[in-house]
Amino acid sequence: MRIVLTGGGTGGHIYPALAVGKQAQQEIPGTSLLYIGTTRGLESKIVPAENIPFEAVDITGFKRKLSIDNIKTVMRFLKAVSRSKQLLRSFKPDVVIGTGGYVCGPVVYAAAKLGIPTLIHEQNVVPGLTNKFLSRYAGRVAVSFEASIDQFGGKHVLYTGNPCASQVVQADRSKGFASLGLNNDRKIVLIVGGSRGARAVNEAVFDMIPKLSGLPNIQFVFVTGESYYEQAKQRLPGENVPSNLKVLPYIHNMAQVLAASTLIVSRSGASSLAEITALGIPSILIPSPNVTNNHQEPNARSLEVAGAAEMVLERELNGDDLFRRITSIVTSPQRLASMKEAALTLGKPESASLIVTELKRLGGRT
Ligand SMILES: CC(=O)N[C@H]1[C@@H](OP(=O)(O)OP(=O)(O)OC[C@H]2O[C@@H](n3ccc(=O)[nH]c3=O)[C@H](O)[C@@H]2O)O[C@H](CO)[C@@H](O)[C@@H]1O
Repeated sequence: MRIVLTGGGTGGHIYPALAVGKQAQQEIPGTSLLYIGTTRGLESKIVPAENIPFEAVDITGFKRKLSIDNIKTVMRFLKAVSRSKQLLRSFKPDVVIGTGGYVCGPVVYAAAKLGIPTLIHEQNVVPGLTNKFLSRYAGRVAVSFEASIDQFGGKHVLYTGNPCASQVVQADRSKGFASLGLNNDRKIVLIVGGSRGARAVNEAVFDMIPKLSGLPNIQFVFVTGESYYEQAKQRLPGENVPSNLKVLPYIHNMAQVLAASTLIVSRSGASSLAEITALGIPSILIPSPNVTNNHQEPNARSLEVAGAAEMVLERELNGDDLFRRITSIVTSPQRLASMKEAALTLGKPESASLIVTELKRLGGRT
């Protein structure tokens, strides 16, 4: 089967596409993939590193306010549609899957106009602008939360969960420990501000660093985000880094590291939540207030209500409170166990397979 994957900007749109691609390669021998993204998005780095052929179209997002830039964006969209049609005619996919982010717009639209079967995947409780637009043209809409079904009018919508869930449950936790240079018996508290890092989360971590030596048996792994790493190194000269803290710019083997983690402090991007629930990791979630329609808060709320997570709003976040919350969870086996159980009930590890089954159906393989 020949599959075009498209989606991008942030990891939250890219990793679901890659998870579906990998699942298709496992289930359908001889599957060929082509990823279409932009050169500006994280996909231009992440996808080639996975050895998947990558082509780029030039496109930017629409501004929500009326603006002259939007006229330029329309022109760029039309150009990108014609470039997408060229790429699709030459690759001849059986099916195209879009996982959100504005690059999906021209690619999925072009595919629909060429009569190629299409599926879009929505990761968040509240759908993104591009997916809302594309739902009129796509053959199927796969959603990650049951609560989103009605937002797409119901009829060609399928509740699949987020395919990132399927990748992490196959991960080898001992490789996660080994990659961090740690023994398997360590309790890891992983702190990560989404795929690009988060300034506010980082600040709270800087504030609590002097207290970390109070939990000598806990290993803290602090992922700053690539763009904040240099600054973090300046603020944390070697002698100020406690021995139970590792500071990293980005984690490339996240599935393995997650599988090794006891507790995670995280933004509430949709893919992260799918991974956390599939593995049953207790979490402290700090929704980003800088996203469209504040969509990370409903994402986080869905875990909080189930008892799988504590939610801290960014405006209430500080180092003291964060440290107190981490300590109270990580030192209580009962609390860890009940949060784990609650998280697992929300996980959908079969997600990638459900989507591949649908792709086969759309591509006429079943
Ligand atoms: C700021 C922003 O616009 N965030 C959005 C973005 O999330 P963003 O890309 O930040 O976050 P997600 O949580 O959805 O996905 C992050 C992905 O990156 C991976 N990862 C992260 C850090 C790291 O060091 N290594 C690594 O591999 C995670 O395991 C996960 O698979 O898309 C999501 C899906 O539409 C949305 O829900 C988020 O609101």
